[in-house]
Amino acid sequence: MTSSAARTQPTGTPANTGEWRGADLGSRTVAYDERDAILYALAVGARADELDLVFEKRLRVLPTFALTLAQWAPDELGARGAFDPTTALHGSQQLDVLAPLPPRGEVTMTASVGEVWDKGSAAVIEVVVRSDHFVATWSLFAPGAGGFGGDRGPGRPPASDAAPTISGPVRTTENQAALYRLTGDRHPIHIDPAAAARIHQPRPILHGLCTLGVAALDVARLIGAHPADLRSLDGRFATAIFPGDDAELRVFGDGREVMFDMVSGGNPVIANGAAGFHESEGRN
Ligand SMILES: C/C=C/C(=O)SCCNC(=O)CCNC(=O)[C@H](O)C(C)(C)COP(=O)(O)OP(=O)(O)OC[C@H]1O[C@@H](n2cnc3c(N)ncnc32)[C@H](O)[C@@H]1OP(=O)(O)O
Repeated sequence: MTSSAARTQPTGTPANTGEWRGADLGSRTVAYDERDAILYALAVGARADELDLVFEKRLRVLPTFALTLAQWAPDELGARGAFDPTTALHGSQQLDVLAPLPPRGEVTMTASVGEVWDKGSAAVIEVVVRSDHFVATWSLFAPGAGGFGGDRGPGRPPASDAAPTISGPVRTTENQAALYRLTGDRHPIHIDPAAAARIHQPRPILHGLCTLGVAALDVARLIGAHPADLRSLDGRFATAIFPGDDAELRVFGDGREVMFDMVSGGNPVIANGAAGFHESEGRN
């Protein structure tokens, strides 16, 4: 994967986190090929027998791969000093798919800061990335960056107490974060025990986007949709999960628009999940 930037230089460092609202993060063109898309699919749990996810001659690119192409945007905001990248956590993620990603190509994206919510002891900062293929919104939870007198924003939506329509086990692997980081997110909390300790975790944690990618793939498997037919995805990272942990994925609803959550060791890992799929174009 290669990228070229057309950066917008910041016009000065905002005095508080709230003043980052609406900031332009510039644009970037990222080129990728089949190898990048296959590595991503393997890193979120695609099997060797799912040929249209892992074999270049039949490849359909997982739509969540877009999130690796757009990772530069939250990284850029951290590099500009809006939050402390050593303590911030990925709070939630949305993805709206506008067009399928080809097996290889270039995607040009623009990014900006969306809402910035003041949670008192923390700030929640949105980063919105737009392209012809997708719109992706990061929600970053930044401890210590709140208290600037801003709006608190929406509260946490209630968890459903309904019984799932269908559920199934999720098996992460010990090597999953080590593999996933090769798709582009090299944040040390996912590999370095010392960096994990700085965010009060006993060992490196799985990337939120890896967990969400695993969930999207497994929701598709559970409801019989093709994972490459994903058209919308949303989820809140409620508790960290460690590589190798097992979890349960619970799906609520019928058809191609469902709600879901993921639970591990009695803790919510992904809460308030939602996924929508197109009617399947079928396997290649
Ligand atoms: C660079 C890192 C990349 C990664 O991939 S990190 C790995 C993936 N992410 C995680 O593992 C994070 C897991 N989640 C957590 O650890 C916790 O969960 C949080 C630290 C994010 C928050 O927990 P707590 O500090 O106990 O805060 P609270 O009391 O739950 O919430 C305080 C306010 O913040 C809002 N909030 C909490 N989580 C989120 C979120 N995920 N997205 C948006 N807002 C959030 C709530 O609603 C509430 O606000 P209201 O009082 O107004 O209701």
